[in-house]
Amino acid sequence: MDSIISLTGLSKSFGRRKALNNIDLVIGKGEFVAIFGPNGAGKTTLLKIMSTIIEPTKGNVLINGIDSKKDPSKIRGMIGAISHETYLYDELTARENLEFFAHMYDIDKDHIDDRIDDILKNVNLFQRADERAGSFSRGMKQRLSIARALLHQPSILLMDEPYTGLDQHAAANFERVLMGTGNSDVTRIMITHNIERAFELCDRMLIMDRGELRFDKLKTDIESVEEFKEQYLSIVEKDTDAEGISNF
Ligand SMILES: Nc1ncnc2c1ncn2[C@@H]1O[C@H](COP(=O)(O)OP(=O)(O)OP(=O)(O)O)[C@@H](O)[C@H]1O
Repeated sequence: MDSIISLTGLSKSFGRRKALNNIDLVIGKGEFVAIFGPNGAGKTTLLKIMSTIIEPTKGNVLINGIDSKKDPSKIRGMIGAISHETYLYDELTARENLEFFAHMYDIDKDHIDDRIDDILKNVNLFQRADERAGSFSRGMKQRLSIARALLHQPSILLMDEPYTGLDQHAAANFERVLMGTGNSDVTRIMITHNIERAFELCDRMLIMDRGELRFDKLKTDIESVEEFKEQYLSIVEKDTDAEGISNF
């Protein structure tokens, strides 16, 4: 399998706090990877470095062969990011929000309207397209931000707790959209505390703790979700300061 993301000797410090410590990680094209770990483990920091929002203190990031230090804007064009921050403009309608991002991503003008209609239908917001995003519920905003992230058909999807704010129906719909992206070799990386759902969807499971990658296995090499949960607890329980254990 060709690699699409390659991280070498990656460390990140915020002042004296070490958020990431010497991470090496290679992700293959088309893989669907889940990242778990307690609060403060460094998961979001890792994703932000991959998406070039922040720079590492040490180490190298290659995305599709491009060095993130040399051409971060080219990398941004390949990435769709979903997080608990929706990055939407409240005063614009759903459609206007997507039009704004479509121009930013340089989507072919002749196809913008069709693409926006399709993606709004996909996230069940087509009927609400002309209402202001500011008037949407949290879950609707999250659905619009999923549409924004997928609009330019990115080859890499980085998702930081994408289920935030979604009700059961919207979560199921999100998963349908997410699995639909798999046809086109999209590489997907998802931070979540939802072990059951991730175990169902993903190909590879990572556990981070205190800035280090502590577990990395293909799902086919893990016997069951119960075995994975035991592994998770045996890694994070040793860490008496683990804040995320209550999320488990
Ligand atoms: N901008 C920042 N300034 C200072 N410290 C930061 C900053 N961003 C992250 N950190 C610190 O880096 C460490 C890792 O944070 P990070 O957000 O990556 O953890 P996480 O695993 O995503 O946690 P969570 O599950 O709570 O989202 C934490 O100790 C955090 O306080």
